Amino acid sequence: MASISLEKSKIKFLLLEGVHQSAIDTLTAAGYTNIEYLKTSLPEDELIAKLADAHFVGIRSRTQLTAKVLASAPKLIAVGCFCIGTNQVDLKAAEELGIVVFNAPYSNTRSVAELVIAEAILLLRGIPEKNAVCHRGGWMKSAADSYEIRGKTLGIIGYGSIGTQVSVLAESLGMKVIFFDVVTKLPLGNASQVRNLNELLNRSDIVSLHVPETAATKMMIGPEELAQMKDKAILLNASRGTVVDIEALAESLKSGKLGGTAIDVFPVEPRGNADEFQSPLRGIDNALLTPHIGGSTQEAQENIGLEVAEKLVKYSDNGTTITAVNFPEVALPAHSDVHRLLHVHQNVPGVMSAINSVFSENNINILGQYLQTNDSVGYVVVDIDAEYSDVALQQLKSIEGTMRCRVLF
Ligand SMILES: NC(=O)c1ccc[n+]([C@@H]2O[C@H](COP(=O)([O-])OP(=O)(O)OC[C@H]3O[C@@H](n4cnc5c(N)ncnc54)[C@H](O)[C@@H]3O)[C@@H](O)[C@H]2O)c1
Ligand SMILES: O=C(O)[C@H](O)COP(=O)(O)O
Repeated sequence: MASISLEKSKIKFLLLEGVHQSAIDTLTAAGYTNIEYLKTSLPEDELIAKLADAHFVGIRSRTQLTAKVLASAPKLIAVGCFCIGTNQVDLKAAEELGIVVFNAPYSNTRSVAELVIAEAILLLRGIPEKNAVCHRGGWMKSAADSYEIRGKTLGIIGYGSIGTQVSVLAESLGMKVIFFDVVTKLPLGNASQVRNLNELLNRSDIVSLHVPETAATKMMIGPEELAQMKDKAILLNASRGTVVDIEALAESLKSGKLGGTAIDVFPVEPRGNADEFQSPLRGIDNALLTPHIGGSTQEAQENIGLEVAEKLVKYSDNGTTITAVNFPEVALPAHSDVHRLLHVHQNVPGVMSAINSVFSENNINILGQYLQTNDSVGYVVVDIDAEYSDVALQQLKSIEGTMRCRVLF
């Protein structure tokens, strides 16, 4: 019988944006040695060239996997986002091409929460400005506009994994916490949910954004929302750069309406550390600017490397798609002594019956079958005896509606 399960050494992983060494260690420990590792993201043309023979790609928030890029990657079966956000991937296009996308939804949340709390303390004391003045040889010893964090109201927009951790840490420091979320959420501690964004903006001394990038969050904080904030309030954004109108924010700081800001994410970010960072916030002393490092701690990056690499290994080794963000989720047992066929198809009438006909017409006994679908994609996994997998694979591949089909043994 022909050998049709791809050898591990031939399965290529392209890892971009300097993902942690733990990812490489996890892949190599699982037998995957064909790894190309780059420290930066790539412009579209170079990315397309590198993806030509890649089966897996690992990225962080910078690499743009557009529909065009994904369509130019004929062998790609899965994307690992070594971060939380998946807005940099065209998830629908990936789904329609049968490409599974994974991320690390929790590993860096504590790191972001700690940074946000630190920024709130520094800004309430005017530290970024005082620090800048000292560096220029000045001396700004004064208690004017300097406050403790205790007793102040923190308004959290987006009460998810990060927002809730910020909430707990803030309360432990004596802050009052209110939050706004499109979903009704169980408040932790003494936090309370407000009915609308304006109420949160009107009542908060510090506003912190923790929403994903979506159509609804784009420019969520613009001139009108900034005007709704208390005079001298502070705005923190460690979510996505598209959420805040950065020009309007610069104006609010220059006019003295806002007391300060800490921004970690920007509408346009440099591709790598060698590129120039440009922003209307440059040169404004009470704007604490960080280069998208909310989740960039050793702890977070090591855990993310392990978590996402494990998900890619599981998908490659046995087909499991649990926690995929764009794909039907199937948890699969080990498949020793059998050949496992993985079939990704358009979820349209007739495909499943065509698949089952392959087995009945060839008199192939099904030893295990697992199926999960969503609106547009069906993912069926079939375990059979080794001797039949060659013929079954060829016939499954020719069924109309087939997107991807492979065998594991
Ligand atoms: N700066 C960094 O390095 C860094 C690190 C990690 C995550 N992030 C960003 O932070 C975001 C939040 O992360 P998370 O893990 O807390 O996500 P999450 O999905 O757990 O929480 C997001 C919350 O926002 C709410 N939400 C969605 N749309 C909303 C809207 N229009 N108005 C109000 N609330 C809305 C959701 O209901 C949810 O409760 C990520 O999507 C990512 O973009 C940035
Ligand atoms: O989505 C995330 O987890 C953060 O934005 C971190 O992205 P990064 O891995 O590019 O630092």
